[in-house]
Amino acid sequence: MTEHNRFNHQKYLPYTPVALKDRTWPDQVIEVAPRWCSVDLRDGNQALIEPMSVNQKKQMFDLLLEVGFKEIEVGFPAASQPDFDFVRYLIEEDRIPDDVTIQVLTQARPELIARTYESLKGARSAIVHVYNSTSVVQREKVFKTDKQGIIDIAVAGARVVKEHAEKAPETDWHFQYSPESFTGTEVDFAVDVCNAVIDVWQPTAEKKIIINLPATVEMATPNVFADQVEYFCRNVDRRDAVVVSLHTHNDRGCAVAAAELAVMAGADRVEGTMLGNGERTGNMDIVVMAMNMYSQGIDPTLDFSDMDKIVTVVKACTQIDVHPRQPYSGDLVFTAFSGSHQDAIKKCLDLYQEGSTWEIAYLPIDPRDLGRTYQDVIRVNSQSGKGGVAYVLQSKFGFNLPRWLQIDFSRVIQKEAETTGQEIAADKIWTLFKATYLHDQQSVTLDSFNFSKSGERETFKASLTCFEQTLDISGEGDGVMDAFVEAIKEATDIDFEIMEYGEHALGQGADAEAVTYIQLKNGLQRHTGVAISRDIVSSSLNALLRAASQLIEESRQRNAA
Ligand SMILES: CC(=O)SCCNC(=O)CCNC(=O)[C@H](O)C(C)(C)COP(=O)(O)OP(=O)(O)OC[C@H]1O[C@@H](n2cnc3c(N)ncnc32)[C@H](O)[C@@H]1OP(=O)(O)O
Ligand SMILES: CC(C)C(=O)C(=O)O
Repeated sequence: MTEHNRFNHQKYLPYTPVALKDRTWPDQVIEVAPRWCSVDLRDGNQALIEPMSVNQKKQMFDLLLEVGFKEIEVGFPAASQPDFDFVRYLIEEDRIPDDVTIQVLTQARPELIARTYESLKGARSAIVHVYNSTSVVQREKVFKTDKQGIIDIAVAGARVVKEHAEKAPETDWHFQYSPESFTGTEVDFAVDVCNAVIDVWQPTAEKKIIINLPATVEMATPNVFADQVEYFCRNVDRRDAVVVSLHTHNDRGCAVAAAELAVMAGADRVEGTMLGNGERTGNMDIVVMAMNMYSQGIDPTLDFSDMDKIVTVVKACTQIDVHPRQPYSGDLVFTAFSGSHQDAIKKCLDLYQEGSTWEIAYLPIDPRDLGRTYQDVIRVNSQSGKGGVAYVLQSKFGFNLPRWLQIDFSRVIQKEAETTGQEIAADKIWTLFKATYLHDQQSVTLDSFNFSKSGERETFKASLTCFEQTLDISGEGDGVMDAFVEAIKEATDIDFEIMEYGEHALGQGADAEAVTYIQLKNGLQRHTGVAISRDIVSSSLNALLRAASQLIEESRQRNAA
Protein backbone atom coordinates (compact mmCIF):
# COMPACT_ATOMS: atom_id res chain seq x y z
CA MET A 1 0.00 0.00 0.00
CA THR A 2 1.53 3.37 -0.95
CA GLU A 3 1.07 6.64 0.90
CA HIS A 4 -1.03 7.92 -2.02
CA ASN A 5 -3.59 5.31 -1.28
CA ARG A 6 -6.87 6.43 0.23
CA PHE A 7 -6.67 3.69 2.84
CA ASN A 8 -3.60 5.05 4.61
CA HIS A 9 -2.95 4.29 8.29
CA GLN A 10 0.03 6.65 8.32
CA LYS A 11 -2.21 9.65 8.84
CA TYR A 12 -3.03 8.46 12.37
CA LEU A 13 -0.92 8.89 15.49
CA PRO A 14 -0.66 6.24 18.16
CA TYR A 15 -2.29 7.05 21.50
CA THR A 16 0.10 7.96 24.32
CA PRO A 17 -0.75 5.82 27.33
CA VAL A 18 -0.49 7.01 30.95
CA ALA A 19 2.80 6.13 32.61
CA LEU A 20 1.19 4.35 35.55
CA LYS A 21 3.64 1.62 36.43
CA ASP A 22 2.23 0.67 39.85
CA ARG A 23 -1.34 0.26 38.70
CA THR A 24 -3.49 -1.82 41.05
CA TRP A 25 -6.70 -2.24 39.03
CA PRO A 26 -5.70 -5.52 37.30
CA ASP A 27 -5.87 -7.30 40.66
CA GLN A 28 -9.30 -5.98 41.57
CA VAL A 29 -12.53 -7.93 41.16
CA ILE A 30 -15.94 -6.32 40.75
CA GLU A 31 -18.07 -7.54 43.63
CA VAL A 32 -20.84 -4.95 43.87
CA ALA A 33 -22.74 -3.06 41.22
CA PRO A 34 -21.78 0.59 40.74
CA ARG A 35 -24.33 3.40 40.96
CA TRP A 36 -26.01 3.43 37.54
CA CYS A 37 -27.21 6.46 35.66
CA SER A 38 -29.24 6.10 32.49
CA VAL A 39 -28.49 8.67 29.78
CA ASP A 40 -30.99 7.20 27.30
CA LEU A 41 -33.09 10.36 27.39
CA ARG A 42 -30.11 12.66 26.84
CA ASP A 43 -27.03 11.19 25.12
CA GLY A 44 -29.21 8.49 23.55
CA ASN A 45 -31.75 11.07 22.45
CA GLN A 46 -29.23 13.54 20.99
CA ALA A 47 -27.93 10.78 18.69
CA LEU A 48 -31.28 9.86 17.12
CA ILE A 49 -32.28 10.68 13.57
CA GLU A 50 -35.56 11.88 15.03
CA PRO A 51 -35.20 12.88 18.68
CA MET A 52 -37.84 11.44 20.99
CA SER A 53 -41.14 13.25 21.30
CA VAL A 54 -42.37 14.08 24.78
CA ASN A 55 -44.62 11.02 24.57
CA GLN A 56 -41.73 8.74 23.65
CA LYS A 57 -39.69 10.25 26.46
CA LYS A 58 -42.50 9.43 28.89
CA GLN A 59 -42.56 5.84 27.66
CA MET A 60 -38.80 5.52 28.03
CA PHE A 61 -38.83 7.17 31.47
CA ASP A 62 -41.46 4.70 32.72
CA LEU A 63 -39.39 1.80 31.43
CA LEU A 64 -36.26 3.13 33.15
CA LEU A 65 -38.20 3.30 36.42
CA GLU A 66 -39.47 -0.24 35.94
CA VAL A 67 -35.95 -1.49 35.38
CA GLY A 68 -34.93 0.21 38.61
CA PHE A 69 -32.75 3.19 37.69
CA LYS A 70 -32.38 5.63 40.56
CA GLU A 71 -30.50 8.31 38.59
CA ILE A 72 -31.81 9.29 35.18
CA GLU A 73 -30.42 12.03 32.93
CA VAL A 74 -33.68 13.23 31.43
CA GLY A 75 -32.40 15.71 28.89
CA PHE A 76 -30.54 18.86 27.94
CA PRO A 77 -33.37 21.28 28.76
CA ALA A 78 -31.57 24.35 27.43
CA ALA A 79 -31.10 22.69 24.04
CA SER A 80 -34.66 22.19 22.86
CA GLN A 81 -38.27 22.86 23.78
CA PRO A 82 -39.25 19.16 23.97
CA ASP A 83 -36.37 18.54 26.42
CA PHE A 84 -37.45 21.55 28.49
CA ASP A 85 -41.11 20.55 28.37
CA PHE A 86 -40.33 17.00 29.40
CA VAL A 87 -38.50 18.15 32.53
CA ARG A 88 -41.45 20.43 33.34
CA TYR A 89 -43.88 17.55 32.82
CA LEU A 90 -41.94 15.30 35.21
CA ILE A 91 -41.90 17.96 37.91
CA GLU A 92 -45.38 19.43 37.44
CA GLU A 93 -47.07 16.06 37.08
CA ASP A 94 -45.13 14.66 40.03
CA ARG A 95 -43.80 11.74 37.99
CA ILE A 96 -40.49 11.32 39.81
CA PRO A 97 -40.56 8.71 42.60
CA ASP A 98 -39.01 9.78 45.91
CA ASP A 99 -36.03 7.46 45.56
CA VAL A 100 -35.23 8.63 42.01
CA THR A 101 -33.14 11.69 41.11
CA ILE A 102 -33.34 13.29 37.70
CA GLN A 103 -30.23 14.73 36.08
CA VAL A 104 -29.97 17.35 33.36
CA LEU A 105 -27.02 18.35 31.20
CA THR A 106 -25.84 21.80 30.30
CA GLN A 107 -22.75 23.32 28.77
CA ALA A 108 -20.74 25.56 31.05
CA ARG A 109 -22.37 28.68 29.58
CA PRO A 110 -24.26 31.12 31.84
CA GLU A 111 -27.33 31.54 29.61
CA LEU A 112 -27.72 27.76 29.18
CA ILE A 113 -27.26 27.17 32.91
CA ALA A 114 -29.94 29.77 33.67
CA ARG A 115 -32.40 28.08 31.32
CA THR A 116 -31.51 24.71 32.85
CA TYR A 117 -32.43 25.94 36.35
CA GLU A 118 -35.63 27.39 34.95
CA SER A 119 -36.62 23.92 33.76
CA LEU A 120 -35.94 22.48 37.21
CA LYS A 121 -38.08 24.92 39.20
CA GLY A 122 -39.97 23.10 41.94
CA ALA A 123 -37.97 19.88 41.68
CA ARG A 124 -37.62 17.94 44.93
CA SER A 125 -34.04 17.06 44.03
CA ALA A 126 -31.91 17.15 40.88
CA ILE A 127 -28.39 16.64 39.59
CA VAL A 128 -27.16 19.56 37.52
CA HIS A 129 -24.54 18.20 35.15
CA VAL A 130 -22.26 20.80 33.64
CA TYR A 131 -19.48 20.19 31.15
CA ASN A 132 -16.89 21.79 28.98
CA SER A 133 -14.45 20.18 26.67
CA THR A 134 -10.89 19.90 27.93
CA SER A 135 -9.13 17.92 25.19
CA VAL A 136 -6.05 19.10 23.31
CA VAL A 137 -7.83 19.14 19.99
CA GLN A 138 -10.84 21.10 21.28
CA ARG A 139 -8.59 23.48 23.21
CA GLU A 140 -6.52 24.25 20.15
CA LYS A 141 -9.02 24.01 17.31
CA VAL A 142 -12.50 24.69 18.75
CA PHE A 143 -11.95 27.07 21.68
CA LYS A 144 -8.59 28.43 20.47
CA THR A 145 -7.45 28.87 24.01
CA ASP A 146 -4.84 27.48 26.39
CA LYS A 147 -5.17 25.29 29.47
CA GLN A 148 -5.94 28.25 31.70
CA GLY A 149 -8.71 29.32 29.32
CA ILE A 150 -10.32 25.90 29.69
CA ILE A 151 -10.01 26.02 33.49
CA ASP A 152 -11.63 29.45 33.42
CA ILE A 153 -14.64 28.13 31.45
CA ALA A 154 -15.04 25.27 33.94
CA VAL A 155 -14.68 27.47 37.01
CA ALA A 156 -17.04 30.12 35.67
CA GLY A 157 -19.62 27.43 34.86
CA ALA A 158 -19.24 25.84 38.29
CA ARG A 159 -19.75 29.22 39.96
CA VAL A 160 -22.90 29.95 37.99
CA VAL A 161 -24.26 26.49 38.78
CA LYS A 162 -23.64 27.09 42.49
CA GLU A 163 -25.15 30.57 42.48
CA HIS A 164 -28.39 29.37 40.88
CA ALA A 165 -28.63 26.55 43.39
CA GLU A 166 -28.21 28.93 46.29
CA LYS A 167 -31.13 30.95 44.99
CA ALA A 168 -33.45 27.91 45.11
CA PRO A 169 -32.75 26.18 48.44
CA GLU A 170 -36.09 24.33 48.35
CA THR A 171 -34.51 21.81 45.95
CA ASP A 172 -31.94 19.26 47.07
CA TRP A 173 -29.24 20.09 44.49
CA HIS A 174 -26.43 17.80 43.45
CA PHE A 175 -23.64 18.91 41.17
CA GLN A 176 -21.87 16.95 38.47
CA TYR A 177 -18.98 18.09 36.32
CA SER A 178 -17.60 16.37 33.19
CA PRO A 179 -14.25 17.25 31.63
CA GLU A 180 -15.73 16.42 28.25
CA SER A 181 -13.30 14.56 25.91
CA PHE A 182 -11.44 13.31 28.99
CA THR A 183 -9.78 10.61 26.87
CA GLY A 184 -8.34 13.30 24.59
CA THR A 185 -7.07 15.30 27.56
CA GLU A 186 -3.70 14.97 29.32
CA VAL A 187 -4.75 13.15 32.46
CA ASP A 188 -2.88 15.50 34.83
CA PHE A 189 -4.61 18.45 33.20
CA ALA A 190 -7.99 16.74 33.61
CA VAL A 191 -7.19 16.43 37.31
CA ASP A 192 -6.28 20.15 37.43
CA VAL A 193 -9.56 21.20 35.80
CA CYS A 194 -11.62 18.98 38.09
CA ASN A 195 -9.73 20.20 41.15
CA ALA A 196 -10.55 23.76 40.15
CA VAL A 197 -14.25 22.84 39.96
CA ILE A 198 -14.04 20.99 43.28
CA ASP A 199 -12.54 24.12 44.78
CA VAL A 200 -15.59 26.09 43.73
CA TRP A 201 -18.15 23.53 44.86
CA GLN A 202 -16.43 22.62 48.16
CA PRO A 203 -17.96 19.15 48.50
CA THR A 204 -17.88 17.18 51.74
CA ALA A 205 -18.12 13.48 52.47
CA GLU A 206 -21.74 14.14 53.48
CA LYS A 207 -22.57 16.26 50.44
CA LYS A 208 -20.52 14.79 47.63
CA ILE A 209 -20.25 15.97 44.06
CA ILE A 210 -19.98 13.78 40.98
CA ILE A 211 -17.01 14.02 38.65
CA ASN A 212 -17.86 12.19 35.47
CA LEU A 213 -14.97 11.00 33.29
CA PRO A 214 -16.17 10.55 29.72
CA ALA A 215 -14.53 8.51 27.03
CA THR A 216 -16.37 10.95 24.78
CA VAL A 217 -14.51 9.24 21.97
CA GLU A 218 -13.01 5.84 22.74
CA MET A 219 -9.40 6.29 21.63
CA ALA A 220 -7.36 3.46 23.14
CA THR A 221 -7.57 0.00 24.60
CA PRO A 222 -9.68 -0.34 27.78
CA ASN A 223 -6.61 -0.91 29.98
CA VAL A 224 -5.41 2.59 29.08
CA PHE A 225 -8.73 4.05 30.18
CA ALA A 226 -8.47 2.09 33.44
CA ASP A 227 -4.98 3.53 34.01
CA GLN A 228 -6.33 7.04 33.44
CA VAL A 229 -9.16 6.47 35.90
CA GLU A 230 -6.85 4.98 38.53
CA TYR A 231 -4.48 7.94 38.08
CA PHE A 232 -7.42 10.32 38.40
CA CYS A 233 -8.78 8.65 41.55
CA ARG A 234 -5.36 8.81 43.19
CA ASN A 235 -4.72 12.45 42.36
CA VAL A 236 -8.05 14.22 42.50
CA ASP A 237 -8.60 16.46 45.57
CA ARG A 238 -11.13 15.44 48.21
CA ARG A 239 -11.56 11.90 46.88
CA ASP A 240 -13.74 11.19 49.91
CA ALA A 241 -16.13 13.91 48.78
CA VAL A 242 -16.17 12.94 45.10
CA VAL A 243 -18.21 10.26 43.37
CA VAL A 244 -16.10 9.21 40.38
CA SER A 245 -18.40 8.43 37.48
CA LEU A 246 -17.73 6.94 34.02
CA HIS A 247 -19.33 7.63 30.68
CA THR A 248 -17.83 5.48 27.95
CA HIS A 249 -18.54 5.42 24.23
CA ASN A 250 -18.07 2.50 21.93
CA ASP A 251 -15.92 3.81 19.06
CA ARG A 252 -13.53 0.88 19.29
CA GLY A 253 -16.22 -1.56 20.39
CA CYS A 254 -14.92 -1.73 23.96
CA ALA A 255 -17.22 0.63 25.88
CA VAL A 256 -18.36 -2.08 28.27
CA ALA A 257 -14.84 -3.41 28.80
CA ALA A 258 -13.54 0.10 29.43
CA ALA A 259 -16.24 0.76 32.03
CA GLU A 260 -15.63 -2.60 33.69
CA LEU A 261 -11.89 -2.08 33.98
CA ALA A 262 -12.40 1.50 35.14
CA VAL A 263 -14.73 0.32 37.91
CA MET A 264 -11.90 -2.00 38.94
CA ALA A 265 -9.71 1.11 38.86
CA GLY A 266 -11.86 2.82 41.47
CA ALA A 267 -14.88 4.43 39.80
CA ASP A 268 -18.14 4.43 41.77
CA ARG A 269 -20.75 5.19 39.18
CA VAL A 270 -21.45 4.35 35.54
CA GLU A 271 -23.50 6.15 32.92
CA GLY A 272 -24.84 4.44 29.82
CA THR A 273 -27.90 3.56 27.81
CA MET A 274 -30.07 0.47 27.54
CA LEU A 275 -29.02 -1.50 24.44
CA GLY A 276 -26.22 0.98 23.76
CA ASN A 277 -27.79 3.68 21.62
CA GLY A 278 -25.80 6.91 21.63
CA GLU A 279 -23.48 9.13 19.65
CA ARG A 280 -21.74 7.37 16.70
CA THR A 281 -21.18 3.75 17.76
CA GLY A 282 -23.19 4.35 20.88
CA ASN A 283 -22.92 4.68 24.61
CA MET A 284 -21.94 1.87 26.90
CA ASP A 285 -24.75 -0.67 26.97
CA ILE A 286 -25.87 -0.86 30.61
CA VAL A 287 -27.80 -4.07 29.93
CA VAL A 288 -24.54 -5.75 28.95
CA MET A 289 -22.47 -4.45 31.84
CA ALA A 290 -25.16 -5.21 34.40
CA MET A 291 -25.86 -8.65 32.99
CA ASN A 292 -22.14 -9.42 32.91
CA MET A 293 -22.19 -8.87 36.67
CA TYR A 294 -25.38 -10.89 37.06
CA SER A 295 -23.73 -13.81 35.24
CA GLN A 296 -21.00 -13.72 37.91
CA GLY A 297 -23.49 -14.00 40.75
CA ILE A 298 -23.51 -10.26 41.53
CA ASP A 299 -26.80 -8.41 42.09
CA PRO A 300 -26.81 -5.79 39.29
CA THR A 301 -29.54 -3.83 41.15
CA LEU A 302 -31.37 -3.47 37.84
CA ASP A 303 -34.09 -5.83 36.67
CA PHE A 304 -33.91 -7.01 33.06
CA SER A 305 -36.23 -9.97 33.50
CA ASP A 306 -38.64 -8.70 30.82
CA MET A 307 -36.10 -8.26 28.05
CA ASP A 308 -38.68 -8.45 25.27
CA LYS A 309 -40.50 -5.45 26.73
CA ILE A 310 -37.23 -3.53 27.04
CA VAL A 311 -36.38 -4.24 23.42
CA THR A 312 -39.88 -3.29 22.24
CA VAL A 313 -39.98 0.02 24.12
CA VAL A 314 -36.40 1.01 23.26
CA LYS A 315 -37.04 0.24 19.59
CA ALA A 316 -40.27 2.24 19.63
CA CYS A 317 -38.54 5.24 21.21
CA THR A 318 -35.29 5.20 19.25
CA GLN A 319 -36.51 3.69 15.97
CA ILE A 320 -33.30 1.69 15.95
CA ASP A 321 -33.29 -2.07 15.54
CA VAL A 322 -31.51 -4.35 17.96
CA HIS A 323 -28.89 -6.54 16.33
CA PRO A 324 -29.83 -10.22 16.69
CA ARG A 325 -26.38 -10.83 18.20
CA GLN A 326 -26.49 -7.90 20.66
CA PRO A 327 -25.37 -9.46 23.96
CA TYR A 328 -28.28 -10.56 26.19
CA SER A 329 -30.98 -8.68 24.24
CA GLY A 330 -30.59 -9.93 20.65
CA ASP A 331 -33.01 -12.48 19.23
CA LEU A 332 -30.33 -15.05 18.52
CA VAL A 333 -28.07 -14.77 21.55
CA PHE A 334 -29.36 -17.93 23.16
CA THR A 335 -29.67 -19.87 19.92
CA ALA A 336 -27.19 -22.48 18.72
CA PHE A 337 -27.23 -23.72 15.13
CA SER A 338 -23.95 -25.61 15.24
CA GLY A 339 -24.13 -29.30 15.93
CA SER A 340 -21.43 -29.64 18.57
CA HIS A 341 -22.82 -26.64 20.50
CA GLN A 342 -26.31 -28.15 20.36
CA ASP A 343 -25.04 -31.51 21.50
CA ALA A 344 -23.29 -29.99 24.53
CA ILE A 345 -26.26 -27.77 25.41
CA LYS A 346 -28.66 -30.71 25.24
CA LYS A 347 -26.45 -32.91 27.42
CA CYS A 348 -26.00 -30.15 30.02
CA LEU A 349 -29.69 -29.25 30.07
CA ASP A 350 -30.64 -32.93 30.44
CA LEU A 351 -28.52 -33.01 33.62
CA TYR A 352 -29.57 -29.60 34.92
CA GLN A 353 -31.65 -29.63 38.08
CA GLU A 354 -33.85 -26.66 38.87
CA GLY A 355 -32.32 -24.61 41.67
CA SER A 356 -28.74 -25.80 41.16
CA THR A 357 -25.96 -23.53 39.92
CA TRP A 358 -25.97 -22.82 36.22
CA GLU A 359 -23.26 -24.71 34.38
CA ILE A 360 -24.49 -25.12 30.85
CA ALA A 361 -22.03 -25.15 27.97
CA TYR A 362 -22.48 -22.28 25.50
CA LEU A 363 -25.21 -20.62 27.59
CA PRO A 364 -23.57 -18.14 29.97
CA ILE A 365 -26.92 -17.44 31.59
CA ASP A 366 -30.31 -19.11 31.77
CA PRO A 367 -32.43 -17.58 28.98
CA ARG A 368 -35.47 -17.80 31.26
CA ASP A 369 -33.92 -15.15 33.54
CA LEU A 370 -34.53 -12.61 30.78
CA GLY A 371 -38.03 -13.87 30.05
CA ARG A 372 -36.86 -15.99 27.12
CA THR A 373 -37.67 -19.70 26.85
CA TYR A 374 -35.64 -22.76 26.00
CA GLN A 375 -37.75 -23.16 22.87
CA ASP A 376 -35.38 -21.32 20.60
CA VAL A 377 -32.13 -22.34 22.25
CA ILE A 378 -31.54 -24.84 19.48
CA ARG A 379 -32.45 -24.22 15.86
CA VAL A 380 -31.55 -26.49 13.01
CA ASN A 381 -29.83 -25.89 9.69
CA SER A 382 -27.07 -27.63 7.75
CA GLN A 383 -24.56 -26.73 10.47
CA SER A 384 -26.51 -28.73 13.01
CA GLY A 385 -26.12 -32.28 14.21
CA LYS A 386 -28.13 -35.11 15.69
CA GLY A 387 -28.17 -33.58 19.18
CA GLY A 388 -29.91 -30.46 17.94
CA VAL A 389 -32.56 -32.35 16.01
CA ALA A 390 -33.13 -34.61 19.02
CA TYR A 391 -33.45 -31.55 21.26
CA VAL A 392 -36.19 -30.09 19.06
CA LEU A 393 -38.11 -33.37 18.95
CA GLN A 394 -37.78 -33.72 22.70
CA SER A 395 -38.53 -30.15 23.78
CA LYS A 396 -41.34 -29.44 21.30
CA PHE A 397 -42.91 -32.85 20.69
CA GLY A 398 -41.90 -35.01 23.67
CA PHE A 399 -39.98 -37.63 21.65
CA ASN A 400 -36.83 -38.75 23.43
CA LEU A 401 -34.97 -40.41 20.58
CA PRO A 402 -32.37 -43.05 21.44
CA ARG A 403 -28.89 -42.28 20.17
CA TRP A 404 -29.01 -44.72 17.23
CA LEU A 405 -32.27 -43.17 16.02
CA GLN A 406 -30.86 -39.65 16.44
CA ILE A 407 -28.07 -40.68 14.05
CA ASP A 408 -30.54 -42.26 11.64
CA PHE A 409 -32.93 -39.29 11.58
CA SER A 410 -30.25 -36.60 11.48
CA ARG A 411 -29.26 -37.92 8.02
CA VAL A 412 -32.78 -37.12 6.81
CA ILE A 413 -32.62 -33.60 8.27
CA GLN A 414 -29.10 -32.95 7.01
CA LYS A 415 -30.16 -33.87 3.49
CA GLU A 416 -33.17 -31.56 3.68
CA ALA A 417 -31.05 -28.71 5.11
CA GLU A 418 -28.41 -29.09 2.41
CA THR A 419 -30.99 -29.33 -0.37
CA THR A 420 -32.97 -26.27 0.72
CA GLY A 421 -30.02 -24.32 2.17
CA GLN A 422 -32.42 -23.08 4.81
CA GLU A 423 -33.22 -23.42 8.46
CA ILE A 424 -35.44 -26.42 9.18
CA ALA A 425 -38.19 -25.22 11.48
CA ALA A 426 -39.44 -27.40 14.31
CA ASP A 427 -42.72 -28.15 12.54
CA LYS A 428 -40.83 -29.25 9.44
CA ILE A 429 -38.64 -31.55 11.53
CA TRP A 430 -41.78 -33.11 12.94
CA THR A 431 -43.32 -33.50 9.47
CA LEU A 432 -40.16 -35.21 8.23
CA PHE A 433 -40.08 -37.45 11.30
CA LYS A 434 -43.65 -38.57 10.65
CA ALA A 435 -43.01 -39.02 6.94
CA THR A 436 -39.92 -41.12 7.65
CA TYR A 437 -41.07 -43.28 10.54
CA LEU A 438 -44.79 -42.89 11.13
CA HIS A 439 -46.27 -42.88 7.61
CA ASP A 440 -49.18 -45.20 6.84
CA GLN A 441 -47.98 -46.60 3.49
CA GLN A 442 -46.99 -49.83 5.16
CA SER A 443 -47.29 -53.11 3.23
CA VAL A 444 -47.70 -55.30 6.29
CA THR A 445 -50.00 -54.34 9.15
CA LEU A 446 -51.15 -55.95 12.36
CA ASP A 447 -54.90 -56.65 12.46
CA SER A 448 -55.22 -58.68 15.67
CA PHE A 449 -53.08 -60.65 18.04
CA ASN A 450 -53.12 -62.71 21.21
CA PHE A 451 -50.50 -64.35 23.34
CA SER A 452 -50.40 -66.88 26.15
CA LYS A 453 -47.76 -67.95 28.59
CA SER A 454 -46.80 -71.49 29.43
CA GLY A 455 -43.97 -71.71 31.95
CA GLU A 456 -41.19 -69.38 30.74
CA ARG A 457 -42.36 -69.55 27.11
CA GLU A 458 -44.70 -67.22 25.34
CA THR A 459 -46.88 -68.25 22.40
CA PHE A 460 -47.86 -65.47 20.05
CA LYS A 461 -50.56 -65.56 17.35
CA ALA A 462 -51.49 -62.73 15.02
CA SER A 463 -53.43 -61.95 11.93
CA LEU A 464 -51.63 -59.60 9.52
CA THR A 465 -52.58 -57.92 6.30
CA CYS A 466 -49.61 -58.56 4.08
CA PHE A 467 -49.75 -56.95 0.63
CA GLU A 468 -53.53 -56.83 0.89
CA GLN A 469 -53.81 -60.51 1.84
CA THR A 470 -54.57 -61.95 5.24
CA LEU A 471 -51.65 -63.79 6.78
CA ASP A 472 -52.01 -65.74 10.03
CA ILE A 473 -48.78 -66.29 11.87
CA SER A 474 -47.69 -67.86 15.15
CA GLY A 475 -44.47 -68.33 17.03
CA GLU A 476 -42.93 -69.13 20.39
CA GLY A 477 -40.27 -67.29 22.33
CA ASP A 478 -38.92 -66.11 25.68
CA GLY A 479 -41.21 -63.11 25.64
CA VAL A 480 -43.93 -61.58 23.49
CA MET A 481 -41.49 -59.72 21.23
CA ASP A 482 -39.29 -62.77 20.86
CA ALA A 483 -42.32 -64.89 19.96
CA PHE A 484 -43.50 -62.27 17.44
CA VAL A 485 -40.06 -62.21 15.81
CA GLU A 486 -40.09 -65.98 15.52
CA ALA A 487 -43.61 -65.92 14.03
CA ILE A 488 -42.61 -63.38 11.35
CA LYS A 489 -39.40 -65.23 10.52
CA GLU A 490 -41.27 -68.50 10.12
CA ALA A 491 -44.01 -66.99 7.96
CA THR A 492 -41.65 -65.01 5.69
CA ASP A 493 -38.52 -67.13 5.78
CA ILE A 494 -36.46 -63.97 6.40
CA ASP A 495 -33.78 -64.02 9.06
CA PHE A 496 -33.37 -60.94 11.24
CA GLU A 497 -32.76 -59.88 14.81
CA ILE A 498 -33.65 -56.92 17.01
CA MET A 499 -30.55 -54.72 17.34
CA GLU A 500 -31.97 -51.74 19.19
CA TYR A 501 -35.04 -51.20 21.30
CA GLY A 502 -36.30 -48.17 23.22
CA GLU A 503 -39.64 -47.02 24.57
CA HIS A 504 -41.08 -44.25 26.73
CA ALA A 505 -44.36 -42.61 27.61
CA LEU A 506 -45.42 -39.55 25.63
CA GLY A 507 -46.61 -37.13 28.26
CA GLN A 508 -47.72 -37.98 31.76
CA GLY A 509 -50.62 -39.72 33.44
CA ALA A 510 -52.28 -43.10 33.12
CA ASP A 511 -53.72 -42.33 29.68
CA ALA A 512 -50.39 -41.18 28.22
CA GLU A 513 -49.49 -42.81 24.92
CA ALA A 514 -46.35 -44.92 24.54
CA VAL A 515 -43.78 -44.73 21.77
CA THR A 516 -41.44 -47.56 20.81
CA TYR A 517 -38.30 -47.31 18.68
CA ILE A 518 -36.90 -50.51 17.15
CA GLN A 519 -34.06 -51.30 14.81
CA LEU A 520 -33.79 -54.68 13.06
CA LYS A 521 -30.68 -56.14 11.52
CA ASN A 522 -30.74 -58.37 8.46
CA GLY A 523 -27.21 -59.06 7.26
CA LEU A 524 -25.69 -55.65 6.69
CA GLN A 525 -29.07 -53.98 6.40
CA ARG A 526 -30.78 -52.11 9.22
CA HIS A 527 -34.41 -51.10 9.34
CA THR A 528 -36.09 -48.77 11.78
CA GLY A 529 -39.61 -48.91 13.11
CA VAL A 530 -41.36 -46.38 15.31
CA ALA A 531 -44.91 -46.71 16.59
CA ILE A 532 -47.21 -44.91 18.99
CA SER A 533 -50.07 -46.55 20.80
CA ARG A 534 -52.20 -46.26 23.90
CA ASP A 535 -50.57 -49.41 25.33
CA ILE A 536 -46.94 -50.35 25.35
CA VAL A 537 -47.45 -53.89 23.94
CA SER A 538 -49.23 -52.58 20.85
CA SER A 539 -46.68 -49.84 20.29
CA SER A 540 -43.83 -52.38 20.55
CA LEU A 541 -45.48 -54.86 18.19
CA ASN A 542 -46.34 -52.16 15.67
CA ALA A 543 -42.83 -50.72 15.79
CA LEU A 544 -41.42 -54.18 15.14
CA LEU A 545 -43.82 -54.74 12.28
CA ARG A 546 -43.01 -51.36 10.71
CA ALA A 547 -39.35 -52.32 10.57
CA ALA A 548 -40.11 -55.91 9.49
CA SER A 549 -42.46 -54.63 6.80
CA GLN A 550 -39.52 -52.89 5.09
CA LEU A 551 -37.56 -56.16 5.19
CA ILE A 552 -40.46 -58.10 3.71
CA GLU A 553 -40.91 -55.52 0.93
CA GLU A 554 -37.23 -55.66 0.04
CA SER A 555 -37.26 -59.42 0.02
CA ARG A 556 -40.27 -59.45 -2.35
CA GLN A 557 -38.55 -57.00 -4.65
CA ARG A 558 -35.42 -59.15 -4.70
CA ASN A 559 -37.46 -62.27 -5.43
CA ALA A 560 -39.38 -60.51 -8.20
CA ALA A 561 -36.19 -59.25 -9.88
C1 LIG B 1 -20.16 14.96 24.16
C2 LIG B 1 -21.58 15.37 24.36
O1 LIG B 1 -22.40 14.62 24.06
S1 LIG B 1 -21.86 16.87 25.01
C3 LIG B 1 -23.54 17.14 24.76
C4 LIG B 1 -23.76 17.65 23.41
N1 LIG B 1 -25.14 17.84 23.21
C5 LIG B 1 -25.57 18.51 22.21
O2 LIG B 1 -24.82 19.03 21.41
C6 LIG B 1 -27.03 18.54 22.00
C7 LIG B 1 -27.56 19.78 22.56
N2 LIG B 1 -26.89 20.95 21.99
C8 LIG B 1 -27.55 21.90 21.37
O3 LIG B 1 -28.74 21.79 21.21
C9 LIG B 1 -26.81 23.10 20.94
O4 LIG B 1 -25.52 22.77 20.50
C10 LIG B 1 -26.78 24.16 22.06
C11 LIG B 1 -28.20 24.62 22.34
C12 LIG B 1 -26.20 23.62 23.33
C13 LIG B 1 -25.91 25.34 21.67
O5 LIG B 1 -26.32 25.77 20.43
P1 LIG B 1 -25.66 27.04 19.73
O6 LIG B 1 -25.57 28.14 20.72
O7 LIG B 1 -26.41 27.27 18.48
O8 LIG B 1 -24.16 26.69 19.41
P2 LIG B 1 -23.42 25.53 18.65
O9 LIG B 1 -23.68 24.28 19.34
O10 LIG B 1 -23.60 25.59 17.19
O11 LIG B 1 -21.96 26.00 18.94
C14 LIG B 1 -21.50 26.02 20.26
C15 LIG B 1 -20.79 27.32 20.60
O12 LIG B 1 -20.60 27.31 21.99
C16 LIG B 1 -19.21 27.20 22.28
N3 LIG B 1 -19.12 26.37 23.44
C17 LIG B 1 -19.32 25.04 23.51
N4 LIG B 1 -19.17 24.66 24.78
C18 LIG B 1 -18.90 25.78 25.48
C19 LIG B 1 -18.66 26.03 26.82
N5 LIG B 1 -18.71 25.06 27.72
N6 LIG B 1 -18.44 27.28 27.20
C20 LIG B 1 -18.44 28.27 26.32
N7 LIG B 1 -18.65 28.08 25.05
C21 LIG B 1 -18.88 26.86 24.64
C22 LIG B 1 -18.60 26.66 21.02
O13 LIG B 1 -17.26 26.94 20.92
C23 LIG B 1 -19.42 27.37 19.99
O14 LIG B 1 -18.96 28.69 19.96
P3 LIG B 1 -19.15 29.73 18.73
O15 LIG B 1 -20.61 30.00 18.63
O16 LIG B 1 -18.38 30.91 19.12
O17 LIG B 1 -18.60 29.06 17.50
C1 LIG C 1 -21.33 15.41 28.39
C2 LIG C 1 -20.52 14.21 28.39
C3 LIG C 1 -20.65 13.42 29.62
C4 LIG C 1 -20.81 13.32 27.23
O1 LIG C 1 -21.91 13.04 26.89
C5 LIG C 1 -19.66 12.75 26.59
O2 LIG C 1 -18.56 13.22 26.81
O3 LIG C 1 -19.83 11.82 25.80
